[in-house]
Amino acid sequence: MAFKEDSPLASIDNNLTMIEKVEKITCVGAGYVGGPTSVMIAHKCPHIRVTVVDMNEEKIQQWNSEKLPIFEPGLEAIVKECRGKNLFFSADVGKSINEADLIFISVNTPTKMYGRGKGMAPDLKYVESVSRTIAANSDSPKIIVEKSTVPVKAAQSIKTILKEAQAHNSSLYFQVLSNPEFLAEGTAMNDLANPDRVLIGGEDTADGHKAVQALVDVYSNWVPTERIITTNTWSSELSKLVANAFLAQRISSINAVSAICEATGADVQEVAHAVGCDTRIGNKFLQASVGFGGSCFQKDVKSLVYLCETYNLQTVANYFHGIIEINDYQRRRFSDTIISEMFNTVSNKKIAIFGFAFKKNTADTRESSAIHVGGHLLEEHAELVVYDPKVPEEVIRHELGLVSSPEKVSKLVTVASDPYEAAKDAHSIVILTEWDEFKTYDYGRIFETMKKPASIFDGRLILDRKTLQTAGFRVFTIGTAKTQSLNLFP
Ligand SMILES: NC(=O)C1=CN([C@@H]2O[C@H](COP(=O)(O)OP(=O)(O)OC[C@H]3O[C@@H](n4cnc5c(N)ncnc54)[C@H](O)[C@@H]3O)[C@@H](O)[C@H]2O)C=CC1
Ligand SMILES: O=C(O)[C@H]1O[C@H](OP(=O)(O)OP(=O)(O)OC[C@H]2O[C@@H](n3ccc(=O)[nH]c3=O)[C@H](O)[C@@H]2O)[C@H](O)[C@@H](O)[C@@H]1O
Repeated sequence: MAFKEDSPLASIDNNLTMIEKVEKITCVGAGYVGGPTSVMIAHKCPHIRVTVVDMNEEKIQQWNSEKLPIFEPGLEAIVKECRGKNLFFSADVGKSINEADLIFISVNTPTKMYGRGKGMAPDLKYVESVSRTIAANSDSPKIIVEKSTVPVKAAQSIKTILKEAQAHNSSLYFQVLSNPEFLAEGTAMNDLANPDRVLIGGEDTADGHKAVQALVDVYSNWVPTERIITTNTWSSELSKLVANAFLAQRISSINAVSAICEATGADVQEVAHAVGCDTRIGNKFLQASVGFGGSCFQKDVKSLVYLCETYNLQTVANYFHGIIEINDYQRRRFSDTIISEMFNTVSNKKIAIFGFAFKKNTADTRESSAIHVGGHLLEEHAELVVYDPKVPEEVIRHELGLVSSPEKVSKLVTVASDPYEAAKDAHSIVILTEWDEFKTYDYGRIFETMKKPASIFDGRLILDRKTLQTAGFRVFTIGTAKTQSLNLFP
């Protein structure tokens, strides 16, 4: 185990023995991370009793029902296998906290929308609230694991709150670890079963090492030890923000290149392939798109920018902020292309939106580019007919209502349950999520039912341009020259 000399957290003197073997785990937060992570631990560690708790009782009821609150390929089968044996979902947060040897804090850390750091800093009120709930409900020593994505030094705040409880109750003893999660939605179960790495940060003291080892032992049930990295707490916290910034940066880089391709006649997929073949660069995360979405890339890059600003590293902050600027630019650029290629007006024109989730194989719409592009088109009074195989109608209406207005949404937005129905009488189709089923449709049949000239705007580069052109479509894709431009007001 490689620890740096400096201990990042002041050790708490206590004669109690540190937990060395974990038998009961409680995960606070039954969301996209807490749910699947706990399910995987229960599946791989039948000797550990795992309880997932949440203050949202309805969510807990769903976890205990036939219809789980999140869609994730492979999740349902494992839940059915483990639930009621060594996997439990409960709304009794306090009781489950007290029973546990190890507690994951896996609550949301959204961008703060008020006060200091508004629009940039992560809101840590949920993490703090869990820390206080742990302090108020514990009677025995515990390892507390920060699973939520947090800024560097968040563990210090958790520790300070717990230390206060410890000072008033001699049966308490806490060690705080950082164990960020790297799973991606849509592939969560596979990512959890075969992670590139598991990262655990802890304090450089004898008890800190013991706590780290106890968590290493949990993961070692299925993760090869060479893939379990241990660091100091601050390196672990920072690595999570940096990993997301690097991933988002690659997407913004290729999206910036897509703008050059459209201007010059180069093809972004050919460029991505040629560049990605260099093993130093690698070919993953070079798929040009209408911009990245999801609950984390934007929030975590902003969190990193805010952290840099807090430490007066303004040039570094500006560098990372460019990732967000390019993402916003890409979404707006795509909407502008739709409007200009539809003869500079989309007012009262029916546009079929294929895909509303932020990526395929998930029903999650948080920060989905579809919300932003949809919002831009509603500003121009377009009539949207949205089809997504997984996202419920009320979610689509709610999200679009936030970027335009509920009145506009009820007047201009229809949600279709069938893609052929969605495209009927539309002037254009806009692809915003890369669902595999979009590649399988009979576009010849779809074309026949649309208003002419009929256009397709492929924001995900998933459709075959030649097939569509043969069917009669005008085709516009990200990162290829606009050969059919009819822009009247350039
Ligand atoms: N969604 C993702 O794919 C990934 C998310 N993360 C990070 O994991 C953390 C959690 O993210 P998600 O699971 O997506 O969030 P989520 O919003 O899906 O779930 C968080 C849950 O925490 C519950 N909660 C909040 N405060 C609570 C409290 N005081 N007591 C009990 N329950 C409470 C909420 O009711 C909610 O169900 C975030 O920090 C996120 O950045 C990290 C890797 C991947
Ligand atoms: O911290 C998190 O929340 C997670 O964020 C991302 O996972 P996720 O957002 O679920 O999904 P990604 O596959 O990373 O996709 C994010 C967005 O980027 C887009 N994307 C991805 C890859 C690409 O080449 N191009 C591209 O536009 C996707 O369509 C999607 O909108 C990271 O991949 C995870 O490692 C991380 O744990």
